Amino acid sequence: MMTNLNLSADPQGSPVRLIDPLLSVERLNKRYRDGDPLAVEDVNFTLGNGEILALLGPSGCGKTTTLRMIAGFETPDGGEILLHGKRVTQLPPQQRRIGIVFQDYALFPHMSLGENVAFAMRHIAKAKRPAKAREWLDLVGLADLSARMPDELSGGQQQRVALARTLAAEPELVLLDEPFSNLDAALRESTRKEVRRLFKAAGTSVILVTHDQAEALSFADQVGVMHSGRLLQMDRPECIYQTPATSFVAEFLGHTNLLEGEADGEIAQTALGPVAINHHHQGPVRLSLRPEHLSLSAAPDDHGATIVEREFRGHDCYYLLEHHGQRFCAITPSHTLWKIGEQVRLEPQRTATVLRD
Ligand SMILES: Nc1ncnc2c1ncn2[C@@H]1O[C@H](COP(=O)(O)OP(=O)(O)OP(=O)(O)O)[C@@H](O)[C@H]1O
Repeated sequence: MMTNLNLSADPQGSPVRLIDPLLSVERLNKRYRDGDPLAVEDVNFTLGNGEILALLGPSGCGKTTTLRMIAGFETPDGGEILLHGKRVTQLPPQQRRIGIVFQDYALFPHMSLGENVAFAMRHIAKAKRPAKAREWLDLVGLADLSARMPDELSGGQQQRVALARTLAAEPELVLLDEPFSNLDAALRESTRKEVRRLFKAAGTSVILVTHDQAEALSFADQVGVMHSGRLLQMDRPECIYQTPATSFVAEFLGHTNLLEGEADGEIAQTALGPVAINHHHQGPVRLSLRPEHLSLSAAPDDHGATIVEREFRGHDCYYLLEHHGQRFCAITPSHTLWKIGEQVRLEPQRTATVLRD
């Protein structure tokens, strides 16, 4: 079989990906009402078999609308959705073989866990469903509770049943809309790990919608950052974090220093002195430099940066510094600690990323 060459969605032009896409989203547009701004504008991306994508962005940026169009609950005003290269844009949800897990789990309250899961298995003979349901519940570690009712479970357990029910339908693609947000912090992390393991074991493709950057970076193979209806950048977690395309992406993914500079080739002059940059460039540039890429050392004289705030965080320490009237943040290992008011030398240890805007 021939493998298609698919360009990823990164408008910056990220590398060519050799993946036969399960899902292609092409120039998707949605406006809910005349006069409203576009809720989703010109969104393009592809998703490979078994790949996990996180759509990340602030409230109202169009994540859920994108997901609902892929599921078939909303009709796009423009663009196409393709599954295995076949257009499904106008197909009703039940004809798309897509599973969906919402924030509120939506288990049937009058059915036991086993019945909830068996309900999803319309593709299997009725007599075989209870045993198969037990297998799916076993996979999420809840087979022993198969006879229980949903209201006899914790939030995390209900979430796992909802996932077992979704997996039981054997969808090719699962859409998760903030599925962990009702769980407390500790349970959220463990459930997330477990769920990722389950999807990877089943080879299921997944799109997760979240506004939590740590969740997106740890759960997904690809992260797409959305803002005002547009997909600004999509790339592997480590790439999107290390080389954000815009200042919005840089700031949404964590603390960063935005620096103005004057580039001459691979070096830019900035308020921190000369800084190596990741693109050959001439003229004015805006740069992103992560706080963990700055080092602090003893200043030989009084010309260093001044520490104005310090937040001890156990394994590391977050500092806010002032240098020539500008503020910078730095995160350094906590084996060496600096005091508020101390003068230090502030030096970039890694190349800064040139931003598009
Ligand atoms: N049914 C609707 N009718 C009218 N406008 C809507 C509707 N649903 C969403 N919108 C608008 O579309 C835009 C995108 O909303 P959407 O729910 O997709 O964002 P989101 O990124 O998922 O936000 P959140 O994280 O808060 O769920 C918002 O401006 C929202 O107000």
